Amino acid sequence: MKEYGNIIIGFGKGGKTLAGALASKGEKTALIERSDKMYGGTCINVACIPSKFLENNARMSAAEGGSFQDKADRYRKVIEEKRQLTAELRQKNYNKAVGAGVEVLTGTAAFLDDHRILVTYPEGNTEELYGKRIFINTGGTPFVPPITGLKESRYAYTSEGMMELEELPEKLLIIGGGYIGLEFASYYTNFGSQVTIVQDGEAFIPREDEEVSAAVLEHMTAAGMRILRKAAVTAVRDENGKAIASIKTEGGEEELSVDAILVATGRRPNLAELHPERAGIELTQRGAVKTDEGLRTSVPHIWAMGDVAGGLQFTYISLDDSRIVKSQILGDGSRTTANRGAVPYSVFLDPPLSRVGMTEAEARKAGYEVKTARLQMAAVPKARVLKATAGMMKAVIDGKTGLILGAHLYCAESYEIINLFKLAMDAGIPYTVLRDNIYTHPTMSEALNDLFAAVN
Ligand SMILES: Cc1cc2nc3c(=O)[nH]c(=O)nc-3n(C[C@H](O)[C@H](O)[C@H](O)COP(=O)(O)OP(=O)(O)OC[C@H]3O[C@@H](n4cnc5c(N)ncnc54)[C@H](O)[C@@H]3O)c2cc1C
Ligand SMILES: NC(=O)c1ccc[n+]([C@@H]2O[C@H](COP(=O)([O-])OP(=O)(O)OC[C@H]3O[C@@H](n4cnc5c(N)ncnc54)[C@H](O)[C@@H]3O)[C@@H](O)[C@H]2O)c1
Repeated sequence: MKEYGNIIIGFGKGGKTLAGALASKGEKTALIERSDKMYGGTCINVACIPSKFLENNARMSAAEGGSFQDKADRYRKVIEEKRQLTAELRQKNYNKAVGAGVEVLTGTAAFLDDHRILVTYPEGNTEELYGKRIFINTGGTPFVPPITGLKESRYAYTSEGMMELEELPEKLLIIGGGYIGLEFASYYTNFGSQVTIVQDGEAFIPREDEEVSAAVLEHMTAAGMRILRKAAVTAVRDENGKAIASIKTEGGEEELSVDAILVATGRRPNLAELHPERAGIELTQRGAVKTDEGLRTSVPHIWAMGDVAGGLQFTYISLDDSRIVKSQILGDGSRTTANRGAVPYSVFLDPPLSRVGMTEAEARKAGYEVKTARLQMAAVPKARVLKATAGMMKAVIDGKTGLILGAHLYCAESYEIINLFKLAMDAGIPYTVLRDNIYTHPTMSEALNDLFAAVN
């Protein structure tokens, strides 16, 4: 049986980063990945990078305009270019791991016990490995709700399949109004599809600041997306090259004929083939691997990182998880999930929505003496230059200390500016410093001069 100091299961962001760090220190390290199409993990192959490539190209296509056929031709080319991009990144990731001294094994891993892993290779042969330490980084997998006919429909896709679709759908139905649902609604509207979103809850993006959610809803609706809330797809059937979805809303029932359905109803921890129970690893009630603040599982020599650990599902969280684990194995153990600071995020709509920290309502509920500041983007010179005057910025401030409690940016380039807010919040920099800071001109970040001048 081959023995390793470290076995990492899954080639995700956390896994590959940790594997490289351990191997470059001379530790014998194996990285097991079930598919050669997934070297580098979900993000670069089937998620963030290809979807943001679509996002950027969709906006360019919208600006170019033309007939539906022109748009469909451009879309087909974008899908082809996306494939080239992911193939290049995949190869680069593989080379980087191997170059660092990691042994990459392409097969599916399953626990036999708390130290032994069985790898099943694509040809069907198996191999048993012994790992002194084991790290789980198997990511997430889409949850598909049990809607009659949905799984059987030829026209229903999850995000991965959708990004392989070469024909631009004239009509697209999206089930789920979360990150994936809204992002894809925005991309496909820009590509030229007619998009309908069916969301189960009544409130639109309910975790966001109410004022900002309202601005997003208004803008997406004005851009042509039909957003049905408190609604359900009750059945799907294929008919004459289309999918017919039965939709129930408060107003009644309707049948919608579409060319494609995107199922975007959440992603769950991926433990399907791993058998963590054989190692005595405990799971949470939601089916994620249970960990402590150092990401150690209930078995002390086994850790979990990324989506499988049940935290926020972002690539940079998986990366930060690897820093936390690395800090225990190669460092002083001081970094934990409790001290990684504020976690910002961006939803890549058009314009993008970015957030860090508390909403105004959350801050009030937490007992702060809240001050707020707002700025409409039409007032920002760079927004005029970009012809992107839609949207707003909102900041939530602790009136007693002047510290920033939250920021909610629905505007062009918000995915860049939000990182400034995270830094200021973690460093305890009061809003007045950002208000009086010198920014280059003309930029979107210089809008912070005016945003914070409006604090009341
Ligand atoms: C469409 C979409 C868009 C997204 N956009 C963004 C974005 O813009 N920004 C952002 O930060 N996040 C985004 N995310 C979320 C982000 O992709 C995930 O949070 C991130 O990729 C999770 O990485 P991970 O390290 O947990 O594991 P993953 O990257 O998911 O890697 C897990 C790997 O484990 C392998 N594996 C699973 N089981 C086994 C097994 N038993 N044996 C061997 N190998 C196994 C899998 O094949 C996979 O390669 C997006 C997600 C989706 C679906
Ligand atoms: N920009 C980014 O960082 C980015 C982009 C895409 C995805 N992601 C990550 O991927 C994860 C998964 O995204 P997601 O959009 O699938 O999940 P999500 O949890 O964000 O949203 C799922 C939505 O579907 C709704 N829903 C569930 N079942 C339904 C049903 N039967 N009918 C109608 N609506 C239903 C839920 O109420 C929810 O609003 C996210 O948690 C996010 O962290 C991140």
